Amino acid sequence: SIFPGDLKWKKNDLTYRIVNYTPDMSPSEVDSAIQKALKVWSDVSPLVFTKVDSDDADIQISFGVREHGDFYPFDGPDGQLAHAFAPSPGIGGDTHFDDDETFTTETDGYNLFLVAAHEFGHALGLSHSKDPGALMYPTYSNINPAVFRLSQDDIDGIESLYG
Ligand SMILES: O=C1CC=C(NS(=O)(=O)c2ccc(-c3ccccc3)cc2)CC1=O
Ligand SMILES: [Ca+2]
Ligand SMILES: [Zn+2]
Ligand SMILES: [Zn+2]
Repeated sequence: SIFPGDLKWKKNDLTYRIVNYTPDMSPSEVDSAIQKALKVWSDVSPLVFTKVDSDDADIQISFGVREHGDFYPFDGPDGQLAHAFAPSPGIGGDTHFDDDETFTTETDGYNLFLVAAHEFGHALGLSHSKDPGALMYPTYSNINPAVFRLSQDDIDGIESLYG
């Protein structure tokens, strides 16, 4: 993640906004993948996520390619898939997906739910795990999202930040 550190949100009630949509999936599929990915973390913490359409949302979620408005341009197909900013006012928490990738609801391409769940870990203040079975492990593996579950390492991480 960008600015990995021990930053954390000073509140449990967080808002998110989906700024735009990838053409790879239907808007409702994107909405549910994002909602499911946030639920992964709210299920094991006191965090509550509310979807809003205002531009002062804590977590702004967008799809872009190459230069997309921050100092971390994407790199075309493959390579970087997405990035998220650690908690802080402003760009903190914002999560960007590289739309030169193909995001899917299945295991072909990159599963949006899995990539989003990983990135939201960073948006909440988590850094990478050494546990290969952890969601926060640095490399993507197309686990069947239907059988996905957080590792104890992920749960310990979020609990250490938000109790
Ligand atoms: O912390 C970083 C730095 C490098 C990144 N590379 S990436 O965009 O190719 C990426 C790699 C793995 C994942 C991932 C890991 C585990 C489960 C799901 C996705 C997400 C994005 C993205 C990222 O989150
Ligand atoms: Ca890329
Ligand atoms: Zn970005
Ligand atoms: Zn990561």
